[in-house]
Amino acid sequence: MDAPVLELRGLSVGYDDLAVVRDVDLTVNRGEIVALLGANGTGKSTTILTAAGELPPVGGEVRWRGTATTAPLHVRARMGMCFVPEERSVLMGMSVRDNLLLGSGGIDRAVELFPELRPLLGQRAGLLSGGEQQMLTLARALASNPVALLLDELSLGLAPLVVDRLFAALRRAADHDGVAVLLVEQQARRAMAVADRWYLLRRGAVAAQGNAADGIAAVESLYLGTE
Ligand SMILES: Nc1ncnc2c1ncn2[C@@H]1O[C@H](COP(=O)(O)OP(=O)(O)OP(=O)(O)O)[C@@H](O)[C@H]1O
Repeated sequence: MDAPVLELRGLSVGYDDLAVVRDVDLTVNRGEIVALLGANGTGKSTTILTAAGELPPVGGEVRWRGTATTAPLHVRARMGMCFVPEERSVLMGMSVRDNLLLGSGGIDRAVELFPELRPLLGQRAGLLSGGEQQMLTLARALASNPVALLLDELSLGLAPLVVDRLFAALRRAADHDGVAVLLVEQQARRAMAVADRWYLLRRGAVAAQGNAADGIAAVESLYLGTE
């Protein structure tokens, strides 16, 4: 069997001397959507930022297609790892068209993935709704044909229908193009509806993991600490 596209092995990360992520093991395979769940402040963003090359681990390693890597974010991007951070990443002063041209995939593929963007191509990105901005972000990311897509809270503040639309595009990318997706999400129910497997972080460590068939109840009791 092929090595996982992305693997975190015994990963620990800290700010100053404080370890906030401890000994995390996680894999994402080709064509798989993996959700990283957990309440506020449990270390989800710290974990995905380290996976993306934005933060250095204090212990353990990040492995990319079978080999340990310490490459910075922009080098990982060239290797096919596409990271979408929690803060909006469209350039607000530029048109939708120019935002798409900044990606390596061009406009046609992006509009094929999200036809909703076609009438908005001339519009300034800053004038789009939050959902349209995230659509633009995801269209630009997917059009670049990533090997892996790492997404930090893509759904934050968006209406349920928009989240469904974005997640359906992720599912399609995983199923049709074999993209490996790591999805950091606070909304466990929605994330689990699209993911193949999930990990739940609590106080920086993996408290539980499972697959789509496990059902939301198991995760909810873990969130609440009633397991
Ligand atoms: N730059 C930083 N410097 C110091 N501490 C930080 C920094 N960023 C995050 N932390 C701390 O690390 C811990 C984990 O934060 P992180 O943002 O990774 O959690 P999270 O699960 O993504 O939370 P949220 O869902 O609220 O975004 C928190 O206690 C947070 O206060």
